[in-house]
Amino acid sequence: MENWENELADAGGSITTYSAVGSSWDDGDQQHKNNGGSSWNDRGGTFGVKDGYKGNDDSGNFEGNGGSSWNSGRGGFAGNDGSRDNEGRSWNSGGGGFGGYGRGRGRGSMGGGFKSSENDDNGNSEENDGSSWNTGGTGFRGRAGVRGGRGSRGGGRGFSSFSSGNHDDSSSGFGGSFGGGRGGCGGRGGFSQDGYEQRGGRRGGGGRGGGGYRARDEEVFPRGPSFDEDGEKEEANMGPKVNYVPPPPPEEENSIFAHYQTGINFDKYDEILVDVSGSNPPQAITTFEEANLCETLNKNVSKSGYMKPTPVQKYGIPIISAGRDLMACAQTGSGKTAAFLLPILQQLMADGVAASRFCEVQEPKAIIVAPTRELINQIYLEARKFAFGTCVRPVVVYGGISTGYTIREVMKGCNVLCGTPGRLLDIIGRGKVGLSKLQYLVLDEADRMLDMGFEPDIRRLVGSPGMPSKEERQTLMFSATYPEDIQRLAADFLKTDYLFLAVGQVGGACSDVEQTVLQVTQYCKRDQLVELLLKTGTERTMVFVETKRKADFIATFLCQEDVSTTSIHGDREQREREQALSDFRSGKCPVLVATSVAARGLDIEHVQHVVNYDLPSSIDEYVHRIGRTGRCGNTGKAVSFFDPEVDTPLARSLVKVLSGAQQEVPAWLEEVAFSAHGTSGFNPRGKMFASTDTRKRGGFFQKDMQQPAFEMEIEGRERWD
Ligand SMILES: Nc1ncnc2c1ncn2[C@@H]1O[C@H](COP(=O)(O)OP(=O)(O)OP(=O)(O)O)[C@@H](O)[C@H]1O
Repeated sequence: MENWENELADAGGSITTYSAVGSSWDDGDQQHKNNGGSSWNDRGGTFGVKDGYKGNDDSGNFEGNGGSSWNSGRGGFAGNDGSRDNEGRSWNSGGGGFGGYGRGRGRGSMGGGFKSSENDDNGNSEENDGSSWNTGGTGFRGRAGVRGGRGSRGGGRGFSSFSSGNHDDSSSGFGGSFGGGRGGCGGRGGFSQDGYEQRGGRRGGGGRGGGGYRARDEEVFPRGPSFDEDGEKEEANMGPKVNYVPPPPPEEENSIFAHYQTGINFDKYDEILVDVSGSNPPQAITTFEEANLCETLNKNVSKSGYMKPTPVQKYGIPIISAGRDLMACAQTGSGKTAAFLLPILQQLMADGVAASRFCEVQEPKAIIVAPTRELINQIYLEARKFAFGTCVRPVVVYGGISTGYTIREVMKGCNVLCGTPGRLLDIIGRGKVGLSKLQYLVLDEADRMLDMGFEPDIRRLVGSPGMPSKEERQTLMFSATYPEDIQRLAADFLKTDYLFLAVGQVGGACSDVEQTVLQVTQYCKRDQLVELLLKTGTERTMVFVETKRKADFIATFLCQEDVSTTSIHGDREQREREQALSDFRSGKCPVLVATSVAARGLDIEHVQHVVNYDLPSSIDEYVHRIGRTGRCGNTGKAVSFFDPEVDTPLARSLVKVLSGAQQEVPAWLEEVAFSAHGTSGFNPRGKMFASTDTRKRGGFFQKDMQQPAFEMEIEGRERWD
């Protein structure tokens, strides 16, 4: 029995929001229960995201409430019996309802109660986590349950904002929670927009109506609709405007060109098999000199510590320079960013492009899109580094920071616009950015950008007024993973003669990462983690969990165990996210607990370990997560906790990835994988991954014919699921 009535102190000083007041957990039977309507965050009886510890547990059973006060004394959070929020699943599946949430008109939901979505195939717990409030259409609709209703204090729109997996501004998401007045929400405003509810309500967004919390230092957003980086649309006039202005990027040359050393396996990149498919691919280069970069670019390349190109650069640079569309796949940490930045910047330099602040509408030549704020910011910094000393001006736009600031930055001159989809659409919609001069559209983490979470936004982007057609622009896609269905979809955005570049096995894990899979039960994960971290000491470690609440919980727990830890997830304010990354980068907090928001693209020096405390729901996500270590020829280690109760659907894909990266496959895992086949017969979570350019095959069956029996079954089953 473990009681969490104590204050969960901010042990490391870096996690300022972790404090549990009054929440009580009964750990004895591993069914952490919210005791009889006890107040989760009692400090004022209303929603206090900052004050309330985001209660959860690591058993996956009934994971708290994200800091909001579910029941501050009224109504009663009824029926948590059997509720289970592991991986975003039903909050109250056992019946009963969320009786009397808040006050006012909320009524208990019927029957199935808050049945949330399943995780999506991509394991996007960020979305899942937040979307869990009204998805399958079971229970919790409109009026029932959570509709805050007029005048309900705190039950209104903001609640929905939070619940809907708000990715834009956690502050704005929660902001509404405080609003009295008309918030309301749930229902239509929040969850049915654009018909996305069938995807698990990811698109929630704010509800309708006025009211809304106005924080001390925030203004109410004057217009809309706006979008956040994860493609979530928010209603106008709803949320508070975020006025966070990030620290300026470094100005000193040393900081701009700071880089880490390539590792002992860097030269082994040359041994990786490369396959370019499509007609008339240009000759690969072997040195940067052959890339014919202008002098300044060449200098910047060498100041960055790049002595020779990686395979994706050797092949990618000439393809892009030749004006071809490209879908490129190369393992994590192998230099994809420079592969697209260098040829684009070279062309802009050759065209004599120069930024001008004297234009009412900025017309960038290139737009680069990535799925998360931190990643797009990183790409922007890379672009800024390579463009150093030139007249080309990259600008970055993403959610969570002041829109006014963003616009001012854009209006200073913008040749290369880096952005998350939501903010890009927003800024284009405001008429500040024109697209008629666009030459390059780059989708980094392209498979993510085209999965169902982002695809509508990407379609909106390419359909924006003035956007050159795919015949008139050059479209470039990069990722380490490309599920076959996404490859097919991607073809919609590319010219028919696009080239497909595969460095190594498409979707394969980086072989410089030593992968270990440990069979565990949920209940021993915490102990296992502590044991592991005792061994890793101060070496930088990223610990991935499936939900935002669990990220808070584990981070707090580790702090209590005297492990300097910080966390990053979509419910943290942008300034907190940036602080967390900065503390992790600097080593102040050598452990970073993260959701999948940090799985892709982040390039952080000295990350020696990745721990999958929870395995992700898709194998691609696994590949990206473990790719935070073992970058650029350095070695790294990944340890994954495999709980057969939950992770069995991933077993077969995991076996495939392990063997593809020449890793030892534990016998028990093989057994689980095979028996999973015999029992469940499908792999809903282990989305299939392609082994090459899908155009090479007539279809899945044809591919299956060429594969060993084991793989055939994986692909076949996954395909049909
Ligand atoms: N030719 C090179 N020589 C030395 N270092 C390089 C070279 N190319 C890239 N790097 C460095 O390697 C690291 C990884 O590069 P990058 O972030 O572009 O990888 P990536 O392939 O995009 O990874 P991910 O799939 O995780 O997004 C960066 O620190 C980058 O500066």
